[in-house]
Amino acid sequence: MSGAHLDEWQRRSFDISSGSCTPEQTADAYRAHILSIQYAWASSQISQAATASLLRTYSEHYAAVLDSDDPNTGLNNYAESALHLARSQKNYSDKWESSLTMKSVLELPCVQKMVQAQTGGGGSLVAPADVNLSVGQESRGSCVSAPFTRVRSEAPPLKPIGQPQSKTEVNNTVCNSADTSAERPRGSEGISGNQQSFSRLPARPQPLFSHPSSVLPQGSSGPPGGTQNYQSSCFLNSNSTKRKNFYSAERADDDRGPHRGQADTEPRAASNFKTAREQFIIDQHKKHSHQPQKGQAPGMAATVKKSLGANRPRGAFSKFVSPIPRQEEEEGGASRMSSQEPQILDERLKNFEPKIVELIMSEIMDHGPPVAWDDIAGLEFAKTTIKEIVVWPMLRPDIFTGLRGPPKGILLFGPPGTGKTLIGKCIACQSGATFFSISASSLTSKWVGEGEKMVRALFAIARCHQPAVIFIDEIDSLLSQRTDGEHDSSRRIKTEFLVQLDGAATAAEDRILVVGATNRPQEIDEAARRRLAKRLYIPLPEAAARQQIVTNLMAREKNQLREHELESVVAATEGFSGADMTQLCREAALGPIRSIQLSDIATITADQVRPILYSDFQDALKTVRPSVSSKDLELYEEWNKTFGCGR
Ligand SMILES: Nc1ncnc2c1ncn2[C@@H]1O[C@H](COP(=O)(O)OP(=O)(O)OP(=O)(O)O)[C@@H](O)[C@H]1O
Ligand SMILES: [Mg+2]
Repeated sequence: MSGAHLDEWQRRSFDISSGSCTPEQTADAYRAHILSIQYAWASSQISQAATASLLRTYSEHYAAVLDSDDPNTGLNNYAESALHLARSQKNYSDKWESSLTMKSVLELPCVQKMVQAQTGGGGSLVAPADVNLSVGQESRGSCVSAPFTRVRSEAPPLKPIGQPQSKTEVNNTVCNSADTSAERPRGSEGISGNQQSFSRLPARPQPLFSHPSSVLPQGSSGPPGGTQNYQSSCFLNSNSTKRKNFYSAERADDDRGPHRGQADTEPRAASNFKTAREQFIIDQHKKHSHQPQKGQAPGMAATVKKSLGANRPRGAFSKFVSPIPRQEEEEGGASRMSSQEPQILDERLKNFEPKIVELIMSEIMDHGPPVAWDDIAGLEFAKTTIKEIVVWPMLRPDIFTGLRGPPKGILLFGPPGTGKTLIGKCIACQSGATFFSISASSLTSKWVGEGEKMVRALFAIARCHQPAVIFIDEIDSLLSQRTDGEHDSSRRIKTEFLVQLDGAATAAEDRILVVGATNRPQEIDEAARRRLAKRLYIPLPEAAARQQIVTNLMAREKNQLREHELESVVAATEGFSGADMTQLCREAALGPIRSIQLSDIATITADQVRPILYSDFQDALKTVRPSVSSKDLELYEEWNKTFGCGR
């Protein structure tokens, strides 16, 4: 062994152990060590046992540098790098340029010497059995030689393991394996190449050892302790582009069955035992070579897992992902939000919050089932008046002007269940106007604090959609007498409403009609009462109306109710509201069902259900009672006499 070689070896060892090296330099140095050992062994300069021992030691050192979480001593401490790599972006590792370039290696004097010796048919330049000799004068990558470059372009077909080969061929092939590997994975396929090469060496004892990170066949005569990592350094992939090409080639090579099969099966033949880590690497390699991830070079995932710790649990050095969206995300989100916000086209609505406008448009504008005037039984006076006030002025606004101009507010009052809301729905369908239906209680409760804004917006939108009808059910809760203990928000809503009503009343050109309905007219504020100029009493249905309700409802059902039986029902329902009559009919309709035997209820067809009979009404009358008391009725009639506009 020459003194120069020994010096170089010692210098490197000192550099590594001195702590003055960067992780990249340390890794580089370890790789150089490994390559030197590999080359020395391939050149029969050191014994197999020595090779195995040295390779194991340096492979472990090298893996430790790669895997270290310490940013001062390892390369694998940035979760961010792994993430970047996964996104196919340049990362810390990519920026790192290895000094093992083809040019620098070929220029090394010792390499030059070896090239000359090789081409000149000379023997080895170094004495055998001394591992340090392989290091010689070169600084890195001693496995590379000139023949490598020649062979590269004319790579001979790989021969089966064990086939004899000349010494020259061996030397070429050693590097050829590196060359091949430059287009092959540094995993099993690269190993396959190496294995192929080393298999041509003179017979060597086996097995050597199995390095944890190695998938090299243990029983083969390939380089002992070959690792994925150090092999890659032998491939002269000195920049990221080359490395990527290499990774890409790995996948392509995966499909070359014979080589892969060889690499996979041989170690098992030699030894079935594998460490968990070893097995994991093999599994990962197989998995990812078949499932390349999007935006990632095929076969790369396994390597990434190994060398960059992409799959490691988050530690102190892992990148923190803030739960708070970043600015650009926020901006993106905001733009998405704004794109979802309703577009307000009308200039008059620009001062209103888009959300409120949207709410009114979607929730308050009525989209219920159509109701015809004939669906409302009785109430002829109210219907005629409403047609006069609502329908005709809408149809002929030119005639209904000046004193003939319609009132801006109507109040429908009367006992519960007499059809006030039904009339509101009928107006919505029949007037041809834009219909806004709102429950006063929802104004005061649902939009607490926003109520007056809602009222203002409501009238503004109605002005934009003229002719318009604003129907306010349960208007008493909105316009009840103002009291001292009243909540501020409801007082503000009420005031706003009166202001808007006034505006609607005074602006002659506006065709906005406010229809209020209440069953508690006594509670309505006098100011509001004045503004709802047309106050129509909606009384309990008279006999004719009750008969019409029963007839209308029975027309849709199978029944055998005769004329006189119907009259008897009508006579028996004095004081019933329209809602009570509807409830009576529903109850009677259940009579035929109740007469069915329980055992038949599952199998009986609709046709077999008997028709509704008078007896069913008689039974129903026993349970359905009028909901409006005569005392309450007196109050309504009294109020109607005082404030109503009826006859
Ligand atoms: N005149 C009517 N003609 C036909 N059906 C009626 C009539 N009056 C009431 N009804 C029936 O009663 C149901 C309830 O009517 P509606 O909701 O209009 O009562 P209301 O006067 O608004 O009661 P409330 O004062 O309690 O709100 C209606 O769905 C309808 O089935
Ligand atoms: Mg109602």
